[in-house]
Amino acid sequence: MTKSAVILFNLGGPDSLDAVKPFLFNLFNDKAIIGAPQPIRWLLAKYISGKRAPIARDIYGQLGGKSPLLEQTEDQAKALQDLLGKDFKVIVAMRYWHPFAAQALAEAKQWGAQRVILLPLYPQFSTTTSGSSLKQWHQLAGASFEESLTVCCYPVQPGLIRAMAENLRREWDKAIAFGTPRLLFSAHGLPQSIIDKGDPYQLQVEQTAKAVVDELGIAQLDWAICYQSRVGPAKWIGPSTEAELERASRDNVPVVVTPVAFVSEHSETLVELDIEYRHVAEKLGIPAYFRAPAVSSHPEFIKGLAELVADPTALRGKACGKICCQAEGI
Ligand SMILES: C=CC1=C(C)c2cc3[nH]c(cc4nc(cc5[nH]c(cc1n2)c(C)c5CCC(=O)O)C(CCC(=O)O)=C4C)c(C)c3C=C
Ligand SMILES: [Fe+2]
Ligand SMILES: [Fe+2]
Repeated sequence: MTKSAVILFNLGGPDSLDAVKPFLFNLFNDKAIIGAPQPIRWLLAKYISGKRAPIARDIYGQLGGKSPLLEQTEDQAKALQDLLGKDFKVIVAMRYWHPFAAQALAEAKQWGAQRVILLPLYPQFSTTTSGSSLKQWHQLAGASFEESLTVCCYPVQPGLIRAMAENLRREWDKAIAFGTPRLLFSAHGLPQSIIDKGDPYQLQVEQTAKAVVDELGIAQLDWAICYQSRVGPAKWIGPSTEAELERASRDNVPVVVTPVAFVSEHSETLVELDIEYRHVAEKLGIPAYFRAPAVSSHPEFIKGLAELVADPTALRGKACGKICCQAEGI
């Protein structure tokens, strides 16, 4: 049997408060995030990471001084490994903090992988996330393996959709006691300029939300998509999650917020959604605020990932109009 390494890509997060600034530097020094040529990008990254570090340290301080993202991703890796069995080895590769892709590559080689399956833990493709991780992997790995297959995106993968719908349904059932709830699909935002260059992320976020709504099958469901986590002064895609909370306040409806582009719990869910936006909702007098958990290691989601590993190209071009499938190196 062919030995296959499954590389799970994610963003990475600081493992201590001292790691916050270098983690942010790595993020802002990525050409996929700031397109300027070197050495301008390096200087910008130094400046922006220095300015952002105190804010980010405060965020990670509220999480006990580190990001839970790696632990969560390792749990997902273990659950997937258990489903796949001994002919597969699931390895985590983070983009901006340890374990980096170089370490994952060394592990895959040491295990004797003949084939690699590249599986970003981002259901929707963006050049800033999956695109950046895949590009770096190809630069590092070259032709190290006999075969390399990429799952570029899976915005409507049935296991993902079922897991999201199930998590949402539980919160919806609680919220209904406060009126007719509005579902808010809150996705990480992106600068408008990146979408204007053809990034399929926003389109795929819309596909995920629509598929979850269909799966829920609630008559006359009130739902909307919004975007959180804006960084910097440039124009980002909208509406913002704050703007949607203001609209819910005006309409006097309870809200159920769900992450739609994050598949694990971390600063953007545990601090931004659970603390900051909850506080905004309370101040605005919204009747009730519920938050559906991320899919994390939900068995349906992990089963969905295993299906993608079994047939990595099954969804190619179906959801993304081939934009991400044709991205460099895929
Ligand atoms: C300024 C540029 C950023 C872009 C573009 C961006 C896109 C993007 N990010 C995620 C997922 C995650 N981002 C996370 C943290 C995070 N993201 C940015 C900036 C951009 N992200 C920063 C500066 C940070 C650090 C935290 C902060 O300072 O607010 C995380 C969480 C990491 C953790 O907590 O461990 C995730 C996950 C997506 C999906 C995305 C575009 C599609
Ligand atoms: Fe794709
Ligand atoms: Fe981000």
